[in-house]
Amino acid sequence: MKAGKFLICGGLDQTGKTTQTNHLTKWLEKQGKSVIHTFEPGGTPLGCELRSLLMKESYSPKTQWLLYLAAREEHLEKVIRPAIQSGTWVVCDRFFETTFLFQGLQGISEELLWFFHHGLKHHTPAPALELLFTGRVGKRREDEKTHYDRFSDEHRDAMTNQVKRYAQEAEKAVLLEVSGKTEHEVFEEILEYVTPLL
Ligand SMILES: Nc1ncnc2c1ncn2[C@@H]1O[C@H](COP(=O)(O)OP(=O)(O)O)[C@@H](O)[C@H]1O
Ligand SMILES: Cc1cn([C@H]2C[C@H](O)[C@@H](COP(=O)(O)OP(=O)(O)O)O2)c(=O)[nH]c1=O
Repeated sequence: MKAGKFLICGGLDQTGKTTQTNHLTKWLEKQGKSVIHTFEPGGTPLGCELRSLLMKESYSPKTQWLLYLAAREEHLEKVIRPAIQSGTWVVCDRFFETTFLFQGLQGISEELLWFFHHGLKHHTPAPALELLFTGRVGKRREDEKTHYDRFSDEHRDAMTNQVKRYAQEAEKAVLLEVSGKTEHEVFEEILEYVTPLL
């Protein structure tokens, strides 16, 4: 049986990742693919529990990192790897690039981040494509004010630099600047990368 493909959409908050992963999933289904749309942290019962803990409590950067890793391990083991092996395509909203961005900016050394990432790699299917969304779509969300300074302009600049650094290191990564583009325009751009993978 032909293996499925692993497609990741990551990058900054509020760039339309959820919107576009929904479009991409439907489009792949129309092309006759078996496909699952999943997300991190989450995608499994444990992942969802960890997500709700992480969203409501404030843990140290290292604790957060380890919880994201635990969620990922479970996700890989229970969902991603079996799906790919059985010929299903996986569209995943956020993956390791988000750890590199967020936990990297919270002071976890890149050496450590890559080391553990490679440690999980023995059962991580190689991504066929990692789309890294930069810029911003839509208006600021009401709840932005309640998140530390993750939505400040300086923070977004730091994140953008970090995404670019990641793009240089990740083999299948592509930067996708979304500012000023409609949903449709962004999706058309995504299809330019995905269509050759069919
Ligand atoms: N290209 C776009 N232009 C304007 N608004 C958009 C665009 N793409 C998505 N949106 C809207 O912006 C908001 C954030 O999109 P979302 O997909 O949730 O982003 P993310 O998952 O990256 O945080 C949503 O209200 C969505 O409808
Ligand atoms: C997967 C992952 C997520 N996160 C954070 C990034 C986001 O703030 C949060 C997920 O929130 P989510 O609601 O999925 O993102 P968005 O705001 O784009 O809709 O988890 C990490 O810090 N490290 C990780 O490894």
